[in-house]
Amino acid sequence: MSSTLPTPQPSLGTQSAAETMAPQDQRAAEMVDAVAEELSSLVIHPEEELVTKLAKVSKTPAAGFGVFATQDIPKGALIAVESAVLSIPAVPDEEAAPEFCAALHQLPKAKLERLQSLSLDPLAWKAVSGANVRSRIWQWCEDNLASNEGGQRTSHHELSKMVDITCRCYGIFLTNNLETGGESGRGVYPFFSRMNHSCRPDIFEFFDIKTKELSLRAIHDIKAGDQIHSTYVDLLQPRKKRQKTLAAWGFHCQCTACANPAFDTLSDRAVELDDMLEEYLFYHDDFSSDTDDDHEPFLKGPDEALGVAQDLIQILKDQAIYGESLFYAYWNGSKLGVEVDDLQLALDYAREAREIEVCCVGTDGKLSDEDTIEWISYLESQIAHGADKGTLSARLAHGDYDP
Ligand SMILES: C[S@@+](CC[C@H](N)C(=O)[O-])C[C@H]1O[C@@H](n2cnc3c(N)ncnc32)[C@H](O)[C@@H]1O
Repeated sequence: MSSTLPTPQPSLGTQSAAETMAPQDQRAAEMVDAVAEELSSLVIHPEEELVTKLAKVSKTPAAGFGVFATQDIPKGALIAVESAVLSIPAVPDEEAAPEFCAALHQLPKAKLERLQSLSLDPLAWKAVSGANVRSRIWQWCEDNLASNEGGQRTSHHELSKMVDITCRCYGIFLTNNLETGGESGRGVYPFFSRMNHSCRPDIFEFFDIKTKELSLRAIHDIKAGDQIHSTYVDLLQPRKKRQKTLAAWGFHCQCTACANPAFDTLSDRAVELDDMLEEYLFYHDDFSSDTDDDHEPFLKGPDEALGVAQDLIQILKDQAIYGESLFYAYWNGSKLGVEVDDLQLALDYAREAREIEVCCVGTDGKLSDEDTIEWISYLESQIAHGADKGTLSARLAHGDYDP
């Protein structure tokens, strides 16, 4: 197997900022260096041990390996930053196996070893050993590896061995890969791959399209020694649906939310509220025009919709669901605050949303396509200038909000 890719360069520059800047900027430069040093202790390279300043990978009693906090981690703290061991572009499912083969057979040895050390879920193994996927992998190997570097034909036995190894690695990829969204496809990230699932996750994972790095941040305070979980599923689903999806990883979730039936009522209600809100926010125009839809809209106007957003915020907090779902509940609440002409409420909710956003993705990232900072300053200026009741919502309805 050839290893033609160069070893990736660390994402943080090795040259010290203080070494390169003018003397009068020395203090600022030292601060930059301090931040770079702090961050470099969080960066995971595939060839290194899986330890950062705040967390490490260890054996769990019943779920293989997991990630544990090595010290108290405050909400919002950056736990790790890492690049992919292996990634493939966004392609239709039937093209994923050949894309994977091409990426795998270019992988440097250290990364290949890291990939092979990760867990292989029995169901993923079953999928890759099935005739369909195996024959695609066989075809790729035959087309690309049928002769060795000296030009001699690879024997059937050797080819079959390569197919076996490739299938096993593909199973590992399927067990551990994360969809990073849009054209960036999906990849396997070494530290993140060791995180077990909980329906009450402790972190938010954020893929930065510019740097191609994945950052993991605490979404609430975590105590030293606690296991750090991510979520493998959308949390705004009833328990049964979540567990059905999780069955693909071959385990039955026993997190606090799944083990305590009292959470089921809250969880079902959160799903209902979210559906009503979604219908109001995204489809209510369809109801006002002539439509064949066979039901009346759930929510009649912005006052009712705001009430639902407020209930949803409360229910998410009662269930200790932080992160993206709570962000959107506040964000929608802020937009509805404007619709009912309560600009102060709109501003308070926008600030809450921003706090969650920073906690999940840092100050430079964004959770939504819209810009929360611009929205906050827009609301602040409208309040400062005593925007007329109704003016702002009318302008927003026409899409001419111009911060
Ligand atoms: C991405 S890996 C997570 C790390 C894995 N435990 C390991 O040892 O590498 C996914 C696999 O971990 C296990 N797993 C994840 N979350 C779990 C949970 N809440 N309970 C039991 N097993 C879990 C399942 O076997 C699953 O297929």
